Amino acid sequence: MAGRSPVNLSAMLLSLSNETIARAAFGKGSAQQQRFLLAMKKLLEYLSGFNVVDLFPSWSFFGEISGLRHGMERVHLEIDGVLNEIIEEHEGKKFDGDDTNEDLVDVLLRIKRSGEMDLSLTMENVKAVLLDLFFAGTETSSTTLVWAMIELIRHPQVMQKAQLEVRKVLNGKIRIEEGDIHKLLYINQVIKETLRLHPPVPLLARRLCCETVELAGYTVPIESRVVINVWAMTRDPNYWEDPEIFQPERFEEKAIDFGVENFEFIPFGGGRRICPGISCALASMELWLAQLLFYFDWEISGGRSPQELDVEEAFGLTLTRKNDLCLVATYHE
Ligand code: HEM
Repeated sequence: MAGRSPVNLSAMLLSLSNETIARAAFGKGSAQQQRFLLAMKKLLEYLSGFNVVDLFPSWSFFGEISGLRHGMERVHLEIDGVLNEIIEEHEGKKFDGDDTNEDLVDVLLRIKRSGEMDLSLTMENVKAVLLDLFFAGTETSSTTLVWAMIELIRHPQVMQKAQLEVRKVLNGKIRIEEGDIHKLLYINQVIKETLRLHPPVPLLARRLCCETVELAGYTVPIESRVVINVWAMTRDPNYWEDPEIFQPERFEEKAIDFGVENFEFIPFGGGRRICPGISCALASMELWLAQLLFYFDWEISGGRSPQELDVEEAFGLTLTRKNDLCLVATYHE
């Protein structure tokens, strides 16, 4: 990775995030993992692309003639086939009462077999949980880290402070361990500030209003579909001082309990559908960012100034940067 030519950080971080979730879901060395990730990539391309039928539902014939529907069905069959093979691989595994090496598929199959839940788990449920995890847990984390690196490059004094922190905490060690992560207070603030300015899920999944309510002088009738605009809330000057400025120190004094209090800051959503992956997401992002900052110094290629790094957004499944982020890494001795 080190050297003077730029590395595509967007691609690398997405691949890291995919591999991490795949390892947790399928275990180490699943033969089908790469096939699954490839098929998911194709599916995400279909889902995040522009589809005219979303705007004009009565034009459903367009999906047929454009080949979109056929393409999506093909990918769906491919994913279903790979998942069947992965599940088959797992069904033959033996644990001898030791469940410490179980991956998510093992756990779901164990619950399914035991019938210990009030609702019985079907094979379709198992596959749906796995897909849900990949949709929700991969691009969200990698996108956040890409934005964090962009903001760090654009704010060299923040980059310097974060690098100093991790290098000081490691104090001569060459590998970051789990215990070190809790000491990286500033890196934690950098991630929170990134989530504030660049929430990867800017609009939460729609909620259906259960009863008519009066809110800020408006009547929201029962059964209205309500969209929560996280992006606007995290830039609201009523709650944030200088909201457009990237300033991790604002979280120094502000303890955040995601989705329970601090409703001005809900990048992980809230209520019953709150993100169940918060701890996993924060721990992974802190570790990955700490590693990027500990081992390497970063700069833009071509001698451009940090302010020239564009922050143009593209909206797909998450709010990503429009262009891939490519930076030059220099190994830090
Ligand atoms: C920066 C990282 C992440 C962000 C910002 C994020 C954000 C969100 C948001 C906003 C929701 C919807 C909540 C709502 O509507 O109230 C959600 C749901 C979810 N997230 Fe995350 N997430 C992240 C990482 C992860 C990770 C790493 C995992 C898994 C390990 C994960 C698993 C899920 C799942 C399973 C759902 C539920 C979907 C459902 O209700 O069907 N997320 N996430």
